[in-house]
Amino acid sequence: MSAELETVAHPDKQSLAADTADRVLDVVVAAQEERGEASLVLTGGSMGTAVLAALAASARRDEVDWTRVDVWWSDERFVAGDSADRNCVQAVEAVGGALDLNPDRVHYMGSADDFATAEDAAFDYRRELAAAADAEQRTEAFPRFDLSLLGLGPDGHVASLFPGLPHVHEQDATVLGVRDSPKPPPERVTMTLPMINSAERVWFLVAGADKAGAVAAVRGGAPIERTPGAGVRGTEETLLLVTQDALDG
Ligand SMILES: O=C(O)[C@H](O)[C@@H](O)[C@H](O)[C@H](O)COP(=O)(O)O
Repeated sequence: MSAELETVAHPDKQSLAADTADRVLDVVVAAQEERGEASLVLTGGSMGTAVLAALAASARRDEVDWTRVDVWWSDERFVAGDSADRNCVQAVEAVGGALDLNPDRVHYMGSADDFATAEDAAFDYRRELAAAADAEQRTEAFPRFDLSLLGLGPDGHVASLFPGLPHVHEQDATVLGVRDSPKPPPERVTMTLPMINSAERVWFLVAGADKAGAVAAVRGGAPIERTPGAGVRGTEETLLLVTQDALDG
């Protein structure tokens, strides 16, 4: 099952971040009402971070039992664990301790402190995802994800799946190491499209006129080797949450 792409435009970054934070809260509250748990996949980038900051500042944040939320990442830069380049370090800073997350349920991708190569860190995350899927008695190596937030690069990259690199075609492994990212740092760890697309909802967060080409390519269904973001679909919902200038150019 895969959901058609729907576009929602906002006048500016602030309203995009605030509206997305509200939507995230709606999803998490509904998931917890249904089964007591929720699971989010986070992304890096300025919009992903802005949404986390808006969540942390939201007057509604206590509607959620954050101790019962699993947090994963769709990609990570393979650098030192405390590097400000890490998506998770930026996320922790944006949240600033405002959400009472259970450390056992925050699933960081491995860093260069823990693993010799990005491939080793990818292998470890694959194992962690598979163990979570197993514990949930899922039939595949995909745990349940209520929502995955994703950025979109001006080149059409999504997570660390870059145009012209082979990772976008991976069908078997859920997570891969990347050694030659065109955007620094070169070494990264990334979920693959089958893993990303197993989420019930996938929301792109895209702001700025420099993203208009990538947004048009995603909306127009460009080939994934040129625009990896065009291969992304949630099973129930795929939203392109954008600023108006990212639509207009
Ligand atoms: O790992 C990275 O290099 C970034 O995290 C990158 O993938 C980012 O998510 C997108 O480029 C969107 O970024 P913005 O939201 O800042 O435009």
